[in-house]
Amino acid sequence: MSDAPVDANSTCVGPKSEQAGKASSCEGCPSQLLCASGEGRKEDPAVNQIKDAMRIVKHKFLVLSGKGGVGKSTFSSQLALALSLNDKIISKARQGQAAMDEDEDEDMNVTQVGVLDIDLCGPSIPRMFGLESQQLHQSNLGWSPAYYKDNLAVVSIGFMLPNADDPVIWRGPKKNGLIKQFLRDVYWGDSLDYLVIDTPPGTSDEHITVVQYLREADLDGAIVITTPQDVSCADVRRELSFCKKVNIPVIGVVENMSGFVCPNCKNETKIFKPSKSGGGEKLAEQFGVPFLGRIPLDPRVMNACENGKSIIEEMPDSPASQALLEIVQKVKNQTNHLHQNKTF
Ligand SMILES: Nc1ncnc2c1ncn2[C@@H]1O[C@H](COP(=O)(O)OP(=O)(O)OP(=O)(O)O)[C@@H](O)[C@H]1O
Repeated sequence: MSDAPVDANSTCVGPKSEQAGKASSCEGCPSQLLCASGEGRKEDPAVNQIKDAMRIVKHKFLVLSGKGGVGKSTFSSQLALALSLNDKIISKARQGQAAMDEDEDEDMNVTQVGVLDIDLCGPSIPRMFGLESQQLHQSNLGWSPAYYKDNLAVVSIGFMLPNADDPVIWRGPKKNGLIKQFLRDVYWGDSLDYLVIDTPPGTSDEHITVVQYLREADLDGAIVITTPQDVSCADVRRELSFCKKVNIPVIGVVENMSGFVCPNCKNETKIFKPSKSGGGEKLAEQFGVPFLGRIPLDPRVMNACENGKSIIEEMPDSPASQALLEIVQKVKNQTNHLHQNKTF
């Protein structure tokens, strides 16, 4: 796939179209061969089953990154934790204050959040929530997720492995089969406000499968994570091109590990060589998509994640938490906006 930004009009004609796989906009699309073969026109019953299963989910979005190790799973878990906090905790955190116990207990504006980890070969989500020992259970309603707390449910292949370190060495069809089951057969409860889907780095089988199934099921779009270095930004260009090719809206770009904030003196040091391309913000501008913000590198972020904690609750006054609060608000605004202006 070319690195150059694609024409905004160069969008997917849809797998059911007679032009599928043949239109000029199909050139370079990862699904081109599949669409051209006519497979996409064959009715896959799972598409409608997933559409039905996803009716209870108000907002669903993918978290993408071009490279591994840029903080995609960290962001997915911290975003989900932040979305699950009540308004009182959020408003205190905005003032840099931690909430009191009674704030946490208060049963107000409970937002139901789900996290689906489709990074099948490198599932780190169970660890990010401190849920490594959990398992998925079957019930007559479907697969029951593991619960971080009442309003935050998590599903990952990590809960199905006998040992956390067991490798998953699967070819495409097997991965696709499990993703289909996750999307169709998990019982998330009566309703979910947000489903955050953590993906592997790059654009591979997992991405194509999830997009094919969720495109019909009101997928809000994708959040793309990068670090400031040129090498990460180049890969993110491919992610943004992928979104355009498969016709999914980009909710925005997040730049992670943008400078190091010293926990003692609070001074910020740009530890990565400034990007020639201008980093995430320039990239977002180039593609005409929103830039959601920058999260600095902070060792306390890593500690909080390794202990399955929300940075907003643990260290509300930190620049990383304040940046995340801003980003969460923009994600809420963007997803509401995209829903109101749905074009597909
Ligand atoms: N802003 C940050 N400050 C400090 N540490 C961070 C920050 N963001 C991520 N990290 C740390 O960087 C490491 C990699 O993060 P993470 O596992 O989220 O990356 P990833 O992009 O999901 O990687 P992969 O796709 O390979 O699974 C983790 O140890 C995480 O705690």
